[in-house]
Amino acid sequence: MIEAQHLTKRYGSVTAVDDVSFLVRPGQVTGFLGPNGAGKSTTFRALTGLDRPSSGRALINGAALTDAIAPLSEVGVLLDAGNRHPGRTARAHLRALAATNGISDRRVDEVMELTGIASVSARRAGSFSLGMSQRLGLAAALLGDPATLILDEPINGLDPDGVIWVRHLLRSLAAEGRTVFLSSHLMSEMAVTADHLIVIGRGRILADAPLADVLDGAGTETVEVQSPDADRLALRLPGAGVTVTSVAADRLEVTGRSAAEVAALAAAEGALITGLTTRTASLEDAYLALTHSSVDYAASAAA
Ligand SMILES: Nc1ncnc2c1ncn2[C@@H]1O[C@H](COP(=O)(O)OP(=O)(O)OP(=O)(O)O)[C@@H](O)[C@H]1O
Repeated sequence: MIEAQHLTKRYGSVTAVDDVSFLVRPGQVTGFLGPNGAGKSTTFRALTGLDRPSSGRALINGAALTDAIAPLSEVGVLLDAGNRHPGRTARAHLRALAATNGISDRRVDEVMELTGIASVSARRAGSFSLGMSQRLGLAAALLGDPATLILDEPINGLDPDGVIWVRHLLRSLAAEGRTVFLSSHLMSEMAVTADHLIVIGRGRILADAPLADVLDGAGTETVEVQSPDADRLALRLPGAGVTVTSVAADRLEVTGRSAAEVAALAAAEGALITGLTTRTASLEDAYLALTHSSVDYAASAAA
């Protein structure tokens, strides 16, 4: 269980995290989303004891991590995949971490197997690709078999096989009852990995809800209609809360009516339908709607 209680972090005049409170529950994957500079890494650093909050509290399993005796067994952390001695081999890096936390060499071998880096364990970490570094970072996070995982952009740099592997790994860790909290800018991946989402913008929580609710909040389903009688149909479809947009001579986009209603109205009108599809709002749509006013670094339309 991870808990932020009125967490605030200021850097000089910048308030990176502004009175943030949330609970990340065990047994599910919770995604932490937000635009660049929103405060995700700062929140992670406060939770993992790397930064001291200006005010409020950041708790792992009810206590500040700085008070933990064996932090690697309390929480597995991946904050910066490049954060290791480049001259050390992967195995030496993990063994050094394990030794300082009373973890056996056998566990080092286990996590290298689990993360698919056993065959490169004797290679220097400095020669690792971004994807291999991410796997090494995940291996380090898993060393202490922790009940809680905090992972900043764990998918970043992984190839499609790696992305799917991380998805299954995180889902199985959550299914074992662990608390899994991760950030990512890849909405399509979050949509299939996370059960719950916390969205932050300019240091404030914009949403804290199950994935399904965030998607529902994006609202509308759009029904795309293809018909040689689109003009006639466009006159028949309107009603309270209904929008009808003509996108081509033979195509309409309709919100506020289901595909079945559109089909029934077309039949009553004697209009031929040659295509009828329903498009639901994606997580990307929902995310953009939630964060559009909190984006710090937006390119101009011309750019
Ligand atoms: N050490 C620091 N000193 C000064 N300002 C900082 C420091 N760390 C972060 N900030 C500022 O705090 C704000 C939040 O940054 P943070 O790195 O937490 O965002 P983020 O959501 O992780 O962004 P990204 O998605 O780009 O990684 C930004 O305005 C950033 O410039």
